[in-house]
Amino acid sequence: MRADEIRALVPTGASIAQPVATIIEAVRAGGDAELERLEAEFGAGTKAPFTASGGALADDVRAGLEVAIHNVRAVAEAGVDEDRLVTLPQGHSVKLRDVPVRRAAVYAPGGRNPYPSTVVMGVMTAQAAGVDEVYVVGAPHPVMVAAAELCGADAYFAVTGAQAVAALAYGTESIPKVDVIVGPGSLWVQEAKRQVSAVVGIDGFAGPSDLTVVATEGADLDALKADLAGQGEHGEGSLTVAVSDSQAILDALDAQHGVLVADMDEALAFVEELAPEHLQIAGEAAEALAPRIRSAGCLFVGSSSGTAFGDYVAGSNHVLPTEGAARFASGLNVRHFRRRMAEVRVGSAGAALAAAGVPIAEAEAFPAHAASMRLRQNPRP
Ligand SMILES: N[C@H](CO)Cc1c[nH]c[nH+]1
Repeated sequence: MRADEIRALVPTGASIAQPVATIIEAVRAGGDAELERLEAEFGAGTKAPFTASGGALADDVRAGLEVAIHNVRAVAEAGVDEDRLVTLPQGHSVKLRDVPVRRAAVYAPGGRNPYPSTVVMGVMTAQAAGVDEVYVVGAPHPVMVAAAELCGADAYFAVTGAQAVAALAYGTESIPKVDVIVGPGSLWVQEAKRQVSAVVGIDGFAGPSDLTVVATEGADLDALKADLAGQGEHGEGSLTVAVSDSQAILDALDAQHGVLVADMDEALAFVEELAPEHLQIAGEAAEALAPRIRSAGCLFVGSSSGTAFGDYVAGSNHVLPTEGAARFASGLNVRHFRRRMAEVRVGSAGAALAAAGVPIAEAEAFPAHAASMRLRQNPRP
């Protein structure tokens, strides 16, 4: 099966675009009253199964989350860029400042299974980016609420679905408008994020989970089979693919799709086109292949490196580009919460810059632009 044929099997948000638009408009116009009405009608929150009580975490879960919190923060912090000062030949300077947004929200899915791990991935990355206020939204499952507290999130809003995204994008009486919304969630949540992306930053469209395993001679097939079963656990729409130059290996791995290749060049070409969310490469060819991979959400190298470690505690982020978006998009990282802003100081370089800029403005027939530059030929106080 070709990579594009495999991708065509995954559902998109197109079929629910109209009802999602209706929900967004209702919340934008009606605020909390509409949000409450929609939550009562569609909200998944109160239907979630409760496995913890009173927001308490079992000791081992808390200890695990603390490891995750530390590792996710450490990896995220490594992605923060410094300000850069560029001095230019005309004598002026442009500083490239790297600034965090003020408010961000992490959507943590909790309809089918609660995802405290997603709370960690989102909140710690936003905090590492320097965001002032970080909120979590989603079903108020005690484990997720407790995880949000452990991460030091600023608030937990128990709203769900497209209406939650609309509330965060436009603000309501009780929910502040945010600058960035990230995180996975149902198709409704993702379609809503896509529709509000003109007024708020989003991380991308998170579709069903997928894992591709490239296995060559020497790979631990039992471990890889367990990894494929793990991602298959996400249910409907999740995609598992095995790629190998050995039919015996493909048979042993038993993925949803088995792709027999002649050699590792063909394996690489297939993987680059599929651009999997998770890519595991194992066996004797793994280390040589790793530096040649570009288009994977997260790359796991060697039979020990199971995707489930990345889902929870390795420190890499588990909010990753799906549906082939790894061709152009990155996993959740501090850049989703930070922006670059140039800061310009012309000082005494006005004459030199005007000499270059005025002719361009005149060529564009913008005399007022030209005049504004000419005025600075002599430095101003
Ligand atoms: N595999 C999911 C998407 O990368 C993340 C996750 C959360 N819990 C378990 N797994």
